[in-house]
Amino acid sequence: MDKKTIKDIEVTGKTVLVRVDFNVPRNKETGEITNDNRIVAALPTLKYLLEQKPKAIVLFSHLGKVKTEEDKAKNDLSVVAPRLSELLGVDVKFVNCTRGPELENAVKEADNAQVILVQNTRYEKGESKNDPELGQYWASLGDVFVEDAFGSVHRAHASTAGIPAHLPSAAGFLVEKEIAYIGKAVSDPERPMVAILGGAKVSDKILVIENLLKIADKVIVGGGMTYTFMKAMGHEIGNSLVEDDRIEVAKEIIEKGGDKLILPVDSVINNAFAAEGDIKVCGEDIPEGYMGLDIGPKSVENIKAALEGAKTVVWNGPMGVFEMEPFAKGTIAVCEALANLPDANTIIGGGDSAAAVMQLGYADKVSHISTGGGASLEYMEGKVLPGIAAIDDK
Ligand SMILES: Nc1ncnc2c1ncn2[C@@H]1O[C@H](COP(=O)(O)OP(=O)(O)O)[C@@H](O)[C@H]1O
Ligand SMILES: O=C(OP(=O)(O)O)[C@H](O)COP(=O)(O)O
Repeated sequence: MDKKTIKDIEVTGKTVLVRVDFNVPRNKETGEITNDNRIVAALPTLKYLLEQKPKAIVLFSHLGKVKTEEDKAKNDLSVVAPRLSELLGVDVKFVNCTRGPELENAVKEADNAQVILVQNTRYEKGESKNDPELGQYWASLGDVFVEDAFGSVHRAHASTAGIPAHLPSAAGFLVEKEIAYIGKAVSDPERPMVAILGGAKVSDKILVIENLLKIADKVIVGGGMTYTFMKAMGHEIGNSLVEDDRIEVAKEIIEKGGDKLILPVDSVINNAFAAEGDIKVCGEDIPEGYMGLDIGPKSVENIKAALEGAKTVVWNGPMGVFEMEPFAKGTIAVCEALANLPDANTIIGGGDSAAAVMQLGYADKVSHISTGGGASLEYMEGKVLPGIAAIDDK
């Protein structure tokens, strides 16, 4: 990497600001962390920093999408502090605000490598807009900046790109590792190469498909992404997840993709977003009052056939709402199909996709589990990632 890494900077006695990605999957009802992979993935950097004896380590992360007061309550980052403390083996001081005297005093008074976790960066409206004042304010709290939030480096936000504009900055071990692995895997991939896209972040990730069609030999679509395509083709989609302002993009992708693009032909549907109800399989048209929550059995067969003989597979986004058992079959089928490709380089990316593969017991059957979904896809597309671009050159 042509960027400075954590070993290139002096941190002893300093206040080190670290952007981590602790946007962890949680139980929708209880809020409990269901997969701590992203916290575990940050440990090498944090342990290294502790050994260097800085004055303080101040951690910044977002959690979920925050637009309303209700979103704030649902995405309180304090849930991460005890788990981080347990994994890191040191006290973690959680600061329940994102600016002001409480935060400033906590940083000022910190000593002896005290670890401080700041409340969800998205509590600040300026975070996602990369408000220059906010980046400058957060930067004023520290001496150096370490970028280790690989899952968020595709975001030009105040905590990922704003802070490093004002401080000496370096990549952490996670960012370094992810960039090295993914870069190598896609620079000259063994073919056939298949990309699988699913999940719920339709508006973002649908934009990636056009470029993936240029890189991959086949692109498989599933999960919540399905229904924007179905609607674009004129099918009924009931109450399924849809991004109406991406219908035109979907139409273009269908036209350009031709035989390379593999779309579901059936779905597992329910009359509620729940594990119980009137669950059944239907074809391309979904009846009113129902929503598609998993790909159906015919789609699974098509996907298995498309994956046969693949040498490189990149997968982001579960095929259905795998967190609910009746809608996990599509995701399990893809896990199994990848497990049956022992010679292929199989790369899984994204917080929920990683959780799915781990929860379903396939973690040791794939080549690489990346902490970033959107980030790894954009890196594969060859895009400049703002969180990486902001790090000082070597
Ligand atoms: N058909 C669907 N309708 C609604 N949500 C879906 C559907 N299929 C998958 N999902 C949801 O997508 C979420 C993951 O989406 P996303 O954040 O894009 O993936 P990742 O975190 O792996 O990048 C999962 O929580 C899953 O329940
Ligand atoms: O979960 C994340 O991305 P991912 O779902 O693409 O892996 C990152 O934490 C970025 O979150 P965001 O997509 O809300 O900016």
